[in-house]
Amino acid sequence: MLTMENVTVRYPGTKTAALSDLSLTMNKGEFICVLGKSGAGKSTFIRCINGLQLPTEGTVALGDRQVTGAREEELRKVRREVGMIFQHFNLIPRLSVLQNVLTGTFGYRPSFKNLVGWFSEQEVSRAKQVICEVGLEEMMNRRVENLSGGQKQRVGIARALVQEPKVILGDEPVASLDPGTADYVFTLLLDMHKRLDLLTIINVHDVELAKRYATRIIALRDGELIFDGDPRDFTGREFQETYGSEPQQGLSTTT
Ligand SMILES: Nc1ncnc2c1ncn2[C@@H]1O[C@H](COP(=O)(O)OP(=O)(O)OP(=O)(O)O)[C@@H](O)[C@H]1O
Repeated sequence: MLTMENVTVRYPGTKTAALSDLSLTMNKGEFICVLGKSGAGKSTFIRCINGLQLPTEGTVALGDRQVTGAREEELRKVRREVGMIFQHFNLIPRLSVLQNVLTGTFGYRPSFKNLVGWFSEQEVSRAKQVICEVGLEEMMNRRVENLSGGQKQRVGIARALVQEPKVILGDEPVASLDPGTADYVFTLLLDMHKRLDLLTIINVHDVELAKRYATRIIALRDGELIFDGDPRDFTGREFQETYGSEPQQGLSTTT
């Protein structure tokens, strides 16, 4: 469904590649966690998928749509199929939960409608439905600046889901949350993932979370793919190869 072929990314003015010759196929139904230490290339990997970053070499395709080399119109169609969730939520603090979720429909509306801030009844009712699905029905009209981090991320998830994506991308979506809330948000993501039969790809620093929830782990080191497989096979040795150190005590890096 999502294919990367020989993808290399070199940022201008840098000697080493941020991603080196990556070839992967990722399919509907997979819940993929991308691991790697800081600077390994995880964000670059995610950004290549929705066309925010163009590979220096290689191609990315979503189904039969080319992401690399796509014109503006085609790229808009790709982005409509890809919902994005961010570490710092990227919400508009002074707007309500409902208004923030409605901004997720921007990807597929003509721009003049975006400007005048007009939403159809159908769009509003769809937004309300996803807000209920993430358990925020009581907070529909509350400004997001007054929500907790976990609640904000639930708004972020609702905003991604309102566009009815095929793929969910998360760039460190739980890195700003405490462990309990991070776990809750992962459970919610997994629940949506299963119910909507999505392809979900998430960058995460927490190996425990990845092993608990992922169906597949991809590990990067210095832009190279060093592990791609079953989370149960990501053990102490793979941890060391990925992070260059032993797992901390208590980390269950064995099955
Ligand atoms: N815009 C840029 N210009 C130049 N170099 C960049 C740029 N963005 C990222 N890099 C470099 O590319 C490499 C990969 O960065 P990337 O952000 O993809 O890593 P990451 O694994 O997501 O890191 P982190 O976990 O810290 O977010 C790093 O060496 C980084 O310094």
